[in-house]
Amino acid sequence: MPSHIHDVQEIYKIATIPGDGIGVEITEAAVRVLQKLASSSGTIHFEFENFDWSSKTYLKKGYYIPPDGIDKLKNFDAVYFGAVGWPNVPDHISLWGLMLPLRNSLQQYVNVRPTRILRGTSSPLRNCKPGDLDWVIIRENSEGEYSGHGGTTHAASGSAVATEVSIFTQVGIERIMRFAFETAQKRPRKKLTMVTKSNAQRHGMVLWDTVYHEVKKDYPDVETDKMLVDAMTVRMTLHPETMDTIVATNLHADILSDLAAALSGSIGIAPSSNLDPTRRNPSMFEPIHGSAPDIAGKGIANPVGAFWSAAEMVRWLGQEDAADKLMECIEKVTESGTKTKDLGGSSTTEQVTVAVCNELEKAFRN
Ligand SMILES: NC(=O)c1ccc[n+]([C@@H]2O[C@H](COP(=O)([O-])OP(=O)(O)OC[C@H]3O[C@@H](n4cnc5c(N)ncnc54)[C@H](O)[C@@H]3O)[C@@H](O)[C@H]2O)c1
Ligand SMILES: O=C(O)[C@H](O)[C@@H](O)C(=O)O
Ligand SMILES: [K+]
Ligand SMILES: [Mn+2]
Repeated sequence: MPSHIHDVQEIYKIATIPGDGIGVEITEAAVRVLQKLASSSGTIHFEFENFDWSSKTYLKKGYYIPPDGIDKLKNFDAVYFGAVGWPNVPDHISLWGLMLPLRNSLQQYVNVRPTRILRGTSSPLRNCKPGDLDWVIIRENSEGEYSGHGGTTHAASGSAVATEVSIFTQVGIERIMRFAFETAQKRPRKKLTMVTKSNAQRHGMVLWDTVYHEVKKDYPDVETDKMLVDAMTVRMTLHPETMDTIVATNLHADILSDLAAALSGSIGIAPSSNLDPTRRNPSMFEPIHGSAPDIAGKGIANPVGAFWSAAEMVRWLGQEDAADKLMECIEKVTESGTKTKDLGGSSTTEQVTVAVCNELEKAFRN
């Protein structure tokens, strides 16, 4: 038996849902990297099962998720997701047909979105050095502006009326707040910035502020501050080094995390973890970007956000060392200049994938 094959192998069952557009390309790349991570480690084994739920299958069958789909996913240790959305299906149909039901039915009420400037890459901000931007955005992932309550009436009259009701609950706010404080506590700077819009939105956002002030008392070692979301965009751009962990509502954090990714180099690098912290349901890992119809099929999508998401999945599964090794390999590759166009390079998705696989082989040798 080769020396790197160990007796004990941890087996993880992973459901993959590539979805649409570049979601398919980066999921395929991520699976290859995870397979290489497993074979190089000798101690980890992934069993993948692919689910072809996509806009293509929706147009054929009339649904994204089959009736027994969610129950099937519950048998997996984790879900790996690509992206959903294609120009021939309205975006609210695809989002509410696939991604949001997954996050909701699997009780993934936290979305963790770290970002930083990887080695060999740079921020579009003139004065932002690597290390100046190293954030984790904690996105509330179950309620708020994504509650799905509302409706449209009077459309036929030519005076349509539509409501989109944001719902904020004390339970929902408290659990995301505690997760954010605990995240901040585990990071070296122990610093949390809480974002709302409680000047204009005087009910739900004020409840956020109230719960934050209460929960804060339990974490005296965490340094805190509080921002209105509009001013937050200014601070992120002009003073990135003053922040560490950030907590915000579903919609605010969706927007701020795209900005954060762009400020750290590209939307193509940023990962996300949709977590059920109770671990009663599998958590789901995906890059923050969408299906990018403008570049789909060209083989130029940046797979780094997908690889980083894979590393976060491996970490969530308890394989810290393997996750660290994968991150180190990703950064060795960006450092070497093997980068896609969005990061100023000229490499393809395939070239970056092969480069990370080669680094993985080296990382576990010895
Ligand atoms: N979680 C998800 O599945 C998710 C997230 C965001 C958007 N969407 C959906 O995706 C579709 C397209 O949305 P959009 O255009 O607003 O956002 P997008 O993230 O797909 O693309 C925005 C821009 O970033 C670029 N980009 C994104 N990922 C990249 C990568 N890995 N490498 C290089 N460039 C990359 C795209 O080419 C595009 O110019 C819509 O249907 C939307 O609803 C889905
Ligand atoms: O809000 C959305 O549209 C989705 O959550 C998506 O943008 C994401 O960031 O995953
Ligand atoms: K995605
Ligand atoms: Mn988004």
